[in-house]
Amino acid sequence: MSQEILHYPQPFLLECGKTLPQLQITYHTYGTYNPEKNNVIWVCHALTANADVFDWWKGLFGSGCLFNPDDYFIVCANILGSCYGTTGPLAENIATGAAYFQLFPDISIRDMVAAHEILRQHLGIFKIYSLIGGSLGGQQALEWSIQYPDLIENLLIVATNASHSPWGIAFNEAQRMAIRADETYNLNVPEGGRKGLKAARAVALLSYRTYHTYGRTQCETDLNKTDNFKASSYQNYQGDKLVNRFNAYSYVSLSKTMDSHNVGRNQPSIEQALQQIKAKTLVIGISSDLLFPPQEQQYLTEHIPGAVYHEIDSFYGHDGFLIETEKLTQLIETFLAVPITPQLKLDKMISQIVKEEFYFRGAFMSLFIDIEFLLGDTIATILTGDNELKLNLIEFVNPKLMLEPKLSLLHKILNQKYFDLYSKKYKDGINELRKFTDLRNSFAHKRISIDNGNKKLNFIVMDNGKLIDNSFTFENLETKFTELKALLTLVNTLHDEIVKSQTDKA
Ligand SMILES: CC(=O)SCCNC(=O)CCNC(=O)[C@H](O)C(C)(C)COP(=O)(O)OP(=O)(O)OC[C@H]1O[C@@H](n2cnc3c(N)ncnc32)[C@H](O)[C@@H]1OP(=O)(O)O
Ligand SMILES: N[C@@H](CCO)C(=O)O
Repeated sequence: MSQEILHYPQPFLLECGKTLPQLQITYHTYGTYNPEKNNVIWVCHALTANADVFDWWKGLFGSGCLFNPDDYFIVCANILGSCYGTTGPLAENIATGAAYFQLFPDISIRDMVAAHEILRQHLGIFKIYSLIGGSLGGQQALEWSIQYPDLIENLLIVATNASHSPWGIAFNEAQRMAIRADETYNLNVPEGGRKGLKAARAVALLSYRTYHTYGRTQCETDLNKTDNFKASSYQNYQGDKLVNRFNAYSYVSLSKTMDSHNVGRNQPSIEQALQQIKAKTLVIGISSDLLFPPQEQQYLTEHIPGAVYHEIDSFYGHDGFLIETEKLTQLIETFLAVPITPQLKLDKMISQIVKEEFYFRGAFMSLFIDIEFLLGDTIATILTGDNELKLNLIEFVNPKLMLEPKLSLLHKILNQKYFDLYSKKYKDGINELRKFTDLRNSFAHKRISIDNGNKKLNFIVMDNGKLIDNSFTFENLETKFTELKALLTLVNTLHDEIVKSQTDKA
């Protein structure tokens, strides 16, 4: 690991029109480039973290973890406006010779991305294999992927959104009100606003955790207690903990960048901004997130071409994105193992790519998305022989992406009965499928090998004991179609069973 500081001695123009006369960026790197220089993982951190991702995202980052320094060159930069070594409100304002404090100009997520860009160029990085960020980190990752669509191969975003919600802004404003109510904030000294910051963190905690998290960790056993509750002590403790490592001026500045985050700013629309993303995208929501609720990530998934959505069933609320590292590892590892190019996802109905390996696990919704991957590739393989047509159905799950032509192609491939079953489910069913999220993680996965003599395909297929429990060997095209149809029937049967069990439960 190495911590470095990049001094950028030139004026840095901010989105607000003001300029910082120079910039300092503190960053950490771990590991080294591989010879092809295609192993870069770039981490965008959230509100109060720092560049030492191995410290705050343990379990996902570190030796022996998915993102480890033996395999990857990992970069994480402290964000603009923060207080861990990158230019922020406590930096010297050359005009006054003192720190900026409240005079620090308004910054934005786009300014943070511009600072990341300066560092990227300094490091000579031409391709980011995976760009990852949660919360405010995800907001940066999204903006970066929109502005530089060819730079990023995989975009991994967790508990984030396309534009900050009124609810989120209101939470932030309540926190800033607490800070401004502390008169010492106006003293413009490094310790200014500490009491306000403490209260702000306590408010923020309410949006990072849930009723149930407090219920489990702060529950009282003494029936006769009337004061000095654990929950009160917890709020105070957490407030102090932040005050001891952060400052009120950075906090206000960064919380405002979250408020103004909107990928649609100066774009035709939010949707069109998201459609510019070319990276293969994994969007992860946290089921109990009150601050960035899963519907915000579902919205992202609907508008980022080919994006795949998974929801982590977590008890921890928004901060689950920092805590659920085992589940994140599983989802990300699985996702990265599926070699789909952005080109394919975006607009290629006829794919030139035949993939070798697919992994399936996770939510019921993902089952269907993943089955699409399976079928897409299976069909592509089937048609690789005499017929040069290669069809991939990955985009099939996204009705916006040329569904009709795909349906018509599929129609030619499958007989009427299966076509009807299939098309109905995907024409009408995407949102419906999303209701079954509570079935996530109820499926194990299983490896399946398909060998048609010319090509061997290995799959790991969802397996709840019903779906698929044997290996196929395809002798010829006809057998393949038979098996494919059988698979569709199984998928449909499973779907119906789950719908029924949901209806029974309701
Ligand atoms: C320089 C640096 O410090 S690096 C920056 C570190 N932080 C970040 O990067 C931001 C991202 N990380 C986080 O936000 C957090 O660390 C999280 C979300 C991952 C975990 O949050 P935590 O606060 O560790 O967990 P949790 O909410 O369970 O609180 C546990 C803490 O509260 C204390 N606590 C729990 N109940 C009470 C109570 N009733 N009264 C007082 N203290 C309590 C625990 O003793 C524990 O203290 P510790 O942090 O000193 O070990
Ligand atoms: N706990 C995180 C939450 C912000 O999303 C932080 O302090 O950075």
